[in-house]
Order: sequence, then structure tokens, then C-alpha cells
Amino acid sequence: MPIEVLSLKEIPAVSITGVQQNSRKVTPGNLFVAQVGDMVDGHKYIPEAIKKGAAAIVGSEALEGKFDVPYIQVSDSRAASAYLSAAFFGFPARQLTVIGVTGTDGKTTTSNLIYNILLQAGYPTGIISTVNAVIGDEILDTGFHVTTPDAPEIQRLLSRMVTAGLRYVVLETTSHGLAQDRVTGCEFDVAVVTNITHEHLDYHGTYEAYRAAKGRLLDYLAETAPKKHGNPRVAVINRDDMSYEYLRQKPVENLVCYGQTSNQATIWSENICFDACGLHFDLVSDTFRLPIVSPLVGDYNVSNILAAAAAAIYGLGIDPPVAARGVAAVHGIPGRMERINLGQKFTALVDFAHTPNALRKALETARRLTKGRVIAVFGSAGLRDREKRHLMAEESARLADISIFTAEDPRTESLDDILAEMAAAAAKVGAEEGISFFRVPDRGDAIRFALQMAKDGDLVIACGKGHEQSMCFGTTEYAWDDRIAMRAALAEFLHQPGPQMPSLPTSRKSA
Ligand SMILES: CC(=O)N[C@H]1[C@@H](OP(=O)(O)OP(=O)(O)OC[C@H]2O[C@@H](n3ccc(=O)[nH]c3=O)[C@H](O)[C@@H]2O)O[C@H](CO)[C@@H](O)[C@@H]1O[C@H](C)C(=O)N[C@@H](C)C(=O)N[C@H](CCC(=O)O)C(=O)O
Ligand SMILES: Nc1ncnc2c1ncn2[C@@H]1O[C@H](COP(=O)(O)OP(=O)(O)OP(=O)(O)O)[C@@H](O)[C@H]1O
Repeated sequence: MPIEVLSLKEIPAVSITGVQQNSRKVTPGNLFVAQVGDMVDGHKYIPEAIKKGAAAIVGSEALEGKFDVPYIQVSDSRAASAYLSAAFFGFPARQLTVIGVTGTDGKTTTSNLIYNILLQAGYPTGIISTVNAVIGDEILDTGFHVTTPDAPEIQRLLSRMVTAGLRYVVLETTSHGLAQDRVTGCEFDVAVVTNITHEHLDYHGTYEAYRAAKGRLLDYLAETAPKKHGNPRVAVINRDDMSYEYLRQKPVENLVCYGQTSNQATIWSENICFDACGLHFDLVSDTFRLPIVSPLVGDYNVSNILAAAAAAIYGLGIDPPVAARGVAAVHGIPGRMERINLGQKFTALVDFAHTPNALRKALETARRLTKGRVIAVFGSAGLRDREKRHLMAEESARLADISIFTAEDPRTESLDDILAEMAAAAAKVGAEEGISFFRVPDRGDAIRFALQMAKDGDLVIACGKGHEQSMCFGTTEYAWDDRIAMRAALAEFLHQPGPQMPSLPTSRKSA
């Protein structure tokens, strides 16, 4: 969508050293773009930005003439920040084939699968995802709980990729990122939507608004001008998901549908088998049939593999056998169904399921991996979609033998209140406190409690934190890693040397 300049007729030539939308990051010579946020109005930080040396300001309010540096009023300062950042770095996305992956669940997994297929094909590729950003040999942290960085940071990363000689980038793209124009100017060539279920309704308000935000990834395809590489623009959508009917109405040049059956799908799976060691199935289209073998577990990963294979084969022209080899090379994604094994006689897993749909899939998978009981440990984040904590507690009450509700980034909400809401939801579907569900506020204690209860052959799964390295209490991030916590607790029980259990404010209080 074009951005209108509402103030100056003639924009003065100002030489700038970068674009920032956060005054705290401004350095001398930067262009500061003021945005109206949910918490504060960024226009109030203009004086601070100027004090730090901003050479010019862009904003959406009529403030022309109020400052000593040029002020340019625009109709949409979020989109402006993205376009200006792209322009500052010389529109790096135009030098790259950009693959965007969105969806409620499976974005990181699908992004990593595509990334590995591209590497297998010998294409120089970068990735920006929840777990990290990778540029050649360099692995960069994208920050606490951040998936899609802000526009200036994305454009900086893309520019570094171009400089490093990369030609492809896989960009994990969240609904927040799409709604806030963080990926405007990314000039997508391939757009993948894994699924759209209940999540982030605190932010988007309704499922329809959330779906529309995700759908924007497909709209970007139509806006992308032809690039030098001349690849077709392709949208990849999931025939099995409730978003299918909505997404297939989008006016995209090339639509590819994948599904676990051949029904209306371009590419589908047959003969799916999975166990604790991984999965295999036949990847089928009208023109080929190919065996796929993957160390990933869970039939939802069949969908993720189908999405990645569809993007690679139909969007990027990669031969199906190369795609199959790329899939086989992905041995696991950190914190996704990650097995913690210190020789104990039951299974211990850490998984990143933190939506009702993901939790259901994770617990259904867990059920198929054990003949014993499934013991689930998880919580629900504070200051995020409140409805989801009820849905997740209900799912677990139905699918796990024992659910242990615990801390998961309570932020400034009361942890006890969150746990009370989860307990009420579990009780509503017939679960009994003290028998099939428990509230253990400290996450380290919750993990210990679960492991203590586990008998030979049972399965303990800690969901919701996955690879994450911190947990937020109040406004402070405390060092936390579920995998370390689980290893520490197992080592305690097995009287083996092991890591120290990380300490959270809840454990300090109870100590
Ligand atoms: C809810 C949400 O998405 N918030 C994002 C939004 O913030 P906001 O509009 O509320 O910003 P604000 O704090 O009111 O500030 C308004 C403006 O003033 C500026 N400011 C603010 C303070 C200051 O001192 N100086 C200053 O210039 C801010 O940079 C901003 O431009 O716009 C900011 C600038 O682009 C984002 O950094 C911020 O992400 C915050 C950090 C965040 O936590 N977002 C999460 C929810 C998020 O985006 N998560 C998804 C993953 C979700 C998933 O798990 O699927 C992600 O992509 O990471
Ligand atoms: N296709 C899928 N459908 C449902 N659940 C899935 C799917 N893929 C993964 N999951 C579940 O979601 C969890 C997170 O997977 P993944 O990181 O790939 O998703 P994500 O969309 O990137 O999550 P986030 O939005 O937090 O980055 C997994 O640990 C698994 O429990």
C-alpha cells in the first residue's frame, strides 16, 4: 500500500546513518520513525531521539516545524519505517529469494526444513526464526521471545545476508510481524501458511482478524515486483486446515495445496508411520511418488514436511529427491520433542507447544509414544491470550493422565490467578485436583514433581518453553531453560552429576 507524505512538498536532502523506530537505539545521524504503539505514543520520544543526534524525524502526527531537524508527516509510520529501512540498506530483499513461513504452529519446524532443503540443494541460504538467525557460519540470537524482529533489524539482517553472498532467506513471519508491517519491504517470493488456529486473540481481537493478519503474507506476493531471478511467486497452503477455504480465495498467481490425503491437494502423504525414532511416509503428487524418512516425531510433522517439500519443489524448483534428502538431514529442532535421557526408565521430553492446537498434537503424539502414563507439565503466559489458558488446561485434562500446571512467563499477572483459571477449566471437564491435576507454581518443582511421579514406561513432557532461555516474572527476564531443569532434576534423582536447577523468583520465595 503506498504511503502518503502528508507534510512537506519538498523533502530536504538529509544524509542519515540508519533508521530507528526506538529512541533508545538512536545514534547520531539516524532517522527516527515515531510510531503510535499499544503502550505509548512514540512521538513523545522525538525530543529524546533528537538529543541523541537524530538527523530527521518521520511520524504520523502533524508536528511539522516543531523541531530543529526536518520532520516529515506520513500516513502510516509503521510501513514507512519498513520501507525506509529497506531503502537505507539498498532493498536487500530484491537480491534474495525470500520464503516467508507463517502459521499458528509449525513455523520454526517448517522454516528449518526449507532451510535444510535449500542447503542440500547447494543454495546459499540464511534463516531468521524463533530459535535464531543464521548467516553462513554465524548464529545470531534474535532476542527474548522474539520471532520476527522489528523492520530495521530485519532489513539489517537481510543486508548482511546479501553481503555474505547468500541468495535465499527463510523468514519466519508471525501475525504480530505481519500486522505491524515488520516484514513490509521483504518482497516475498514464496509464502507458506502451515495452519491458523486459536492464538494471540488478546492482540488481534477475533479469529477472523488473526487470520486476516496471517493472510497478509499471501497479499505481499502480489505486491512483489518481478525480481532478477525470475522465479514464480507461489503460495503454499494446507488443505487439512480450517484456514484453507479463506486462503484459497486470495488472488495469488500460483497456489499449491498440501494435505495428508489427496483430496484437492497438489502434493500429499500416503502410508504414514511414526514411532519414537521418527517417521516415514510416501510423498505423492500426480507426477511422482517418493519415500520420505525423517527423524522428527509426530504426525503433525508430516504436515510440516509436506509444506516444506511443496515450497521447495513448486516454489523453488528443487528436485523431489533433493528435497527428501534435505528433510532427512533435519534431526530435530531445539526444544521440539527434545528427548532428555540420563538413562532413566521412562521418557522425558521438552516441547514448545504453547497453543491449544499444538498442545493437543504434542499430547496425542506423547500418547502414541508410550504404553504408560502421560504426565504433562505446562503453564500459560501472562499478558497474552487469556482464553488459551482455559483451552490448554481442558486439552490436557482430556489427553494427559496427569497435568501439572506451573509458571510460564507470568509477566505482571498473578501466577496464582493464572493457575486458578487453569484449574477451574480442568475441573470443568471432570479432572480432579490432587489426582489428575496439580498446581505447582515453581517450574523447577513442577518438573521434579512430574519426574518423581513417573514410573517405568511413563512419559513426562514439559511443554511451552522449548528452546527458550529465559522466563519473565514482572518485567524481568530470569535465566531459565526447561532442558537444563529437566536434566538437573533427573540427575538429582539418579544421584548423578548434573547441571544446577535454575532458580526463579517462585523458588526463591519458597526457599
Ligand atoms: C504486542 C506487540 O507486538 N508489541 C510490539 C509493538 O509495540 P507497541 O506498539 O506496543 O510499542 P510501544 O511500546 O507502545 O511503543 C510505541 C513506539 O514507541 C517507541 N518507543 C518506546 C519506548 C521508548 O523509550 N522509546 C521509543 O521510541 C517504540 O519503539 C514503538 O515504536 O511494536 C514494537 C515496535 O515494533 C515491538 O517491538 C513490540 O513487540 C513487543 C516487544 C513484543 O513483545 N511483541 C511480541 C508479542 C511479539 O511480537 N511476538 C511475536 C511472536 C509471537 C508468537 O509466539 O507467535 C514475534 O514476532 O516476536
Ligand atoms: N503443524 C503443526 N500443527 C500443530 N502443532 C504443531 C505443528 N508443528 C509443530 N507443532 C507443535 O508446536 C510446537 C512448536 O513448533 P514450532 O516451533 O515449529 O512452531 P512455531 O509456529 O514456530 O511456534 P512459535 O510461534 O512459538 O515460534 C511444537 O513443539 C509442537 O508441539
